[in-house]
Amino acid sequence: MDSSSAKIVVGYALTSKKIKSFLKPKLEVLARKKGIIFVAIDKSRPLREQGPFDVILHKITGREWRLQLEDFRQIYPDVVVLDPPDAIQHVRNRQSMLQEVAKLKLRGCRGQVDVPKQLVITGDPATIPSVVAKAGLKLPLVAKPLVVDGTAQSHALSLAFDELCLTSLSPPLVLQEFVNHGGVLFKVYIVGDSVRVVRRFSLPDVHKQLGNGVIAFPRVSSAAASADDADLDPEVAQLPPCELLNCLSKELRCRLGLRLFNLDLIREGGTGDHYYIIDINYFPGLGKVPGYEHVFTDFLLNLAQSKTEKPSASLPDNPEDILRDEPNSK
Ligand SMILES: Nc1ncnc2c1ncn2[C@@H]1O[C@H](COP(=O)(O)OP(=O)(O)OP(=O)(O)O)[C@@H](O)[C@H]1O
Ligand SMILES: O=P(O)(O)O[C@H]1[C@H](O)[C@H](O)[C@H](OP(=O)(O)O)[C@@H](OP(=O)(O)O)[C@@H]1O
Ligand SMILES: [Mg+2]
Ligand SMILES: [Mg+2]
Repeated sequence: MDSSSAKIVVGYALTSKKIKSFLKPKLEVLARKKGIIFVAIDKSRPLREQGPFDVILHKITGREWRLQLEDFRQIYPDVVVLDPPDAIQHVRNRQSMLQEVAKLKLRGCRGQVDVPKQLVITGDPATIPSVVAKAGLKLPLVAKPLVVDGTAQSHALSLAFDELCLTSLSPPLVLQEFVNHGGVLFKVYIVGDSVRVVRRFSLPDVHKQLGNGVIAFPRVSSAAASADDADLDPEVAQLPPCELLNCLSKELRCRLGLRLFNLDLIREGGTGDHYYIIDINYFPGLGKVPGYEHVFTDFLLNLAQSKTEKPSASLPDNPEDILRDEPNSK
């Protein structure tokens, strides 16, 4: 099938690493069966000379690319850009990414969702202890680079266990209170109006000062290894309630203006119904989610359908289908 006979032509501008992890053969094969083809955008040529595309799927930053996208949208106003660069920019800063969470009104949903207390530090590291004390942040604190730009550096996190060591940190960063959560984190993947939940291993609880100073830690939760089959305390492993995830994803999709993102959700103390969102990621590692190829191709078909039904593809507001990763659902 070529572009002329396809139902949906998706132009993609992704790094080679992302292409390898996302555009797997099982996605492309299923997509073709559904009349969807993926066409690589040649980033060395003007975008306006390529296409036409029904959808542009991208995870490229930079002013030049934004200008190319804007120019293309002038020529093809009906193209769906997944997702709009301004909305992506909003979640590539660890302060602005969580601001919308603080405004959530989860009416009638079981559970409470907050953001850990956090502070943006941009000034002289020597002033950090007094700034933290003044803000009343409780140790230990997770230190995270303020800007998320896809580099390993922007994922270089550390745990600070005492005030004094804070002066060794390198602003600009966010200091976020560490919340004990039973060592399990829920990755809530939102693809249009579908929500997929997986459990991941997380940092262990901190009951006493494990050590003084600042301890850097590796990327614990973005490994593909899901914790779904691990021998976990059932209460800690219990997935958040469906209706909470429904409300959360629907409201955040509208507030963030994104259709392709995930939330890192932790449950305070590992049990109960008080949750914290500690991170939001645009176009995350969907390829790690079992069955993602079905979710993503259905999402693209929904997009195409909503384009024909409405003048411009707005965010779908029909109820989400929660696809849950129950261990026995595999
Ligand atoms: N406030 C917190 N309380 C408890 N644990 C935390 C907190 N913030 C981060 N963590 C732990 O550190 C891990 C990485 O944090 P975070 O997700 O913010 O970093 P990231 O670089 O954006 O990671 P990725 O984008 O790969 O998900 C989390 O998965 C969790 O295990
Ligand atoms: O386990 P997940 O899917 O959350 O891991 C994601 C991670 O959350 C970030 O979205 C990464 O993107 P950057 O923040 O730009 O580094 C993803 O990397 P990518 O190469 O897949 O885009 C991780 O998969
Ligand atoms: Mg994260
Ligand atoms: Mg992240």
